Amino acid sequence: MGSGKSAVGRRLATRIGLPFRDVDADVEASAGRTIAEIFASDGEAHFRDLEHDAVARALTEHPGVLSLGGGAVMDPRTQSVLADYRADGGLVVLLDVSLRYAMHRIGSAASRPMLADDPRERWTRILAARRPTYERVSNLVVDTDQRTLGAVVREIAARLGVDEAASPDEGC
Ligand SMILES: Nc1ncnc2c1ncn2[C@@H]1O[C@H](COP(=O)(O)OP(=O)(O)OP(=O)(O)O)[C@@H](O)[C@H]1O
Ligand SMILES: O=C(O)C1=C[C@@H](O)[C@@H](O)[C@H](O)C1
Ligand SMILES: [Mg+2]
Repeated sequence: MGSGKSAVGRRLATRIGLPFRDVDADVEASAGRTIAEIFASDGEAHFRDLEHDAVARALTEHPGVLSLGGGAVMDPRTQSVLADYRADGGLVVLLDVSLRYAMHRIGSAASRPMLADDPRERWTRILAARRPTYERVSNLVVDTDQRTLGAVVREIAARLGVDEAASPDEGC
């Protein structure tokens, strides 16, 4: 949370000329409720089911950049569809961020139920538990601390082999 998945994903998609999709937004659109409302009324397990369905659907029908929710890859079914995606040549990017930068970017944790009560403590504990899985499911790790959105996007675009000359800097 706060690594820049949504912001980087959107800019990367613009840069490489492909559509962008965000799993958190897909879940909210199909449920007609915010993530915070889904957690409050139906609980995390129900949210995780909706989230897995949204990832699986997007990976089959969406041809561009996909931003996953921060906990999506903890579902073994999602790990499996991502393994297939990588085996087909897909790039799965882990955006790395430290607590300090994440807290600065997140600002209010009101819309992030996983961080309720004590965002710093929760974020640290969640990341420690998830980190091995994040590393296992990704095939590119990009450090985002002290780097602009533009710099992060450029590193991923370079890995994708996007021609710098054909993709003018977005000035970020
Ligand atoms: N490298 C960066 N430099 C400066 N600001 C950044 C950077 N990456 C992200 N941000 C900003 O931090 C905020 C949070 O980013 P974003 O919403 O993309 O995070 P996220 O990983 O999608 O979080 P979540 O898991 O909660 O969906 C946004 O305002 C975004 O513009
Ligand atoms: O890290 C998490 O578990 C979450 C991250 C967000 O992207 C949302 O998917 C939701 O708030 C849960
Ligand atoms: Mg996001």
